[in-house]
Parts: sequence; C-alpha cells; structure tokens
Amino acid sequence: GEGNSKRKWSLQDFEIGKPLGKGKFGRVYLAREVKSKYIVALKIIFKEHLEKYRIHHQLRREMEIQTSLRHPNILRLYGWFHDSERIFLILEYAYGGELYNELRKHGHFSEEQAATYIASLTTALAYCHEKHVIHRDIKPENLLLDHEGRLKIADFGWSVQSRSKRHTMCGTLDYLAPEMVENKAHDYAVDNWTLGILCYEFLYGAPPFESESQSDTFKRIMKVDLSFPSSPNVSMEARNLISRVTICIGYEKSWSNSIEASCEGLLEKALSS
Ligand SMILES: COc1ccc(C(=O)Nc2ccccc2)cc1NC(=O)CCSc1ncnc(N)c1Br
Repeated sequence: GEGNSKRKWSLQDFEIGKPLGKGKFGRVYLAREVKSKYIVALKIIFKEHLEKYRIHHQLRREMEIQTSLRHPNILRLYGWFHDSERIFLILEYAYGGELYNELRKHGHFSEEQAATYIASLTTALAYCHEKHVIHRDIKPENLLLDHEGRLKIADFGWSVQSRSKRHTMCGTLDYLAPEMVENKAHDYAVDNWTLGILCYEFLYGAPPFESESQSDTFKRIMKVDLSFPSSPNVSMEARNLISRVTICIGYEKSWSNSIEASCEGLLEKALSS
C-alpha cells in the first residue's frame, strides 16, 4: 500500500491506552495502531485551546518542522489528523518515559551517563541548527528515553524556524550592524547555553542558578553566577565544559559553532578519559 506517512489517519485506526502525561496544550495517551499493532503516543490537542492561545499557526509551523526532522535523538512525529474539535499528533512512543524521573530517582547522573546524554543532545541540536530550527525549550521534562535508554528530545511546543534573514547573512558579516550580528549569535546560542545548564543539572542534580525567588534566579543568570559544590565530586574537565559553554555565551556571546566545536572536543576528552 501507499507509504505510511502519506495515508489519512483517523481515530478509528487506534486503540487508546493509559494516559502518559500532559504535554503542552494537550494530554498524551499510549495507543496502538489497530492493523499493524504498532505502539505510539497519541497527543490530543483541543482546537478551541489553540484558538484561545492563538497558536494554531505555531502548530502548523511545528508540523512542517517536525516532518523534516529525522534524528535518532529527536522524538518522531509520524503524522497527524483531526476531527471537529481535536487535533491528534501521532508520536513515537518513548518506552523509558521522562529523563526527569531518572534524574530524580538517582539524584544526579555519573559523569559517563551525563556525557552520553549531553553528547546526544549536542548532536541533536547541531542537527536542528543546521536545519535552522531552534528548540528554545530544552529542559529535563522535555527529554524522554527510549527502550534502550537513548535520549529523545520531545515537545517542540516552542520551537521556531530561525528567520529567513539568515540566508542573506551567510555571505559576509562585515557590513552587518552589531545588533544583527548579535542576533545571529543569539539565535543558536540560546540552545547551547541550555546544554551547559543541563550538564550542570545532570551532574549536581539541580540547575546552577536555582534560587528561592524568580528574581534571584534571573539576577544569578545575568551575572552567570556559577558555583560548583564540593559534593558530588565532579571532574575539572566537566566543570571546565560547563563554564566554557555558559560563561562564554553569557559574556562573550561567541559563535555557536565555535562553542559546539569546543563542546564536542571537550566531550570527546571527557568520554575518552
Ligand atoms: C515530537 O514530539 C512532539 C512534537 C510536537 C509536540 C507539540 O505538542 N507541538 C505543539 C503543540 C501545540 C502548539 C504548537 C506545537 C509535542 C511533541 N511531543 C510530546 O508532547 C511528548 C509527549 S509525552 C510522551 N511522548 C512519547 N513517549 C512518552 N513516553 C511520553 Br511521556
């Protein structure tokens, strides 16, 4: 028959199972495609909910983004369909659930485990960035694990296609005003900064700038007020990686690719040590 991704799906094609959780703008259920017995996660979004938050255009853009993304560390969107009041997203089912639960269960990850997750995130984000997609909402809750414990970035609820002006920029930067150049750096650095934050949280069990109040957290982020507790005992290489990725974005706003390159270099070292 015709390729799966082109066929018209409907609710009758699925048997709905247990609720898996609440993603953005909708509930997610375990489901099984009746004919193939293939297990998926089915996300149900109410149209009036999209209208209310005026984000139906964002969902449409999201679907365009998702169909073009194919990466082992990015949760697949197999297709979607709708009825009169709901939109259904047919998602890859991540058998291992939320990475967040793993982190809470263990308190913090070993350096090897953290390096493996950060390496997966780095390649997935580098892939997104070369497709001019910025996720902008990478946090442990949006990271899932498959049946082999492999990391999957999910819930692109806030991803954006970076503005088309980037194509006009790929020529020389010499004539661009600082704010335009800054903007380019900002486009991807926002995801790379998050890599440093996540790396810290994987190793210490809490994000680096966590504070009592939002305003304190904000102040600490703006100052990049990074401190490393003495326990758990984290290697100097790992602390250097976190500092370089957060500090140099926080202060120098260096180009994302140079950061990615140094990340990959440092990760190679951390993984090989
Ligand atoms: C590619 O994954 C997505 C792609 C898009 C959207 C989405 O809602 N976009 C969106 C919604 C409204 C407006 C604009 C964008 C959401 C997801 N993914 C999710 O929501 C994750 C659902 S939780 C889960 N999923 C699988 N296995 C598990 N064990 C669990 Br728990």
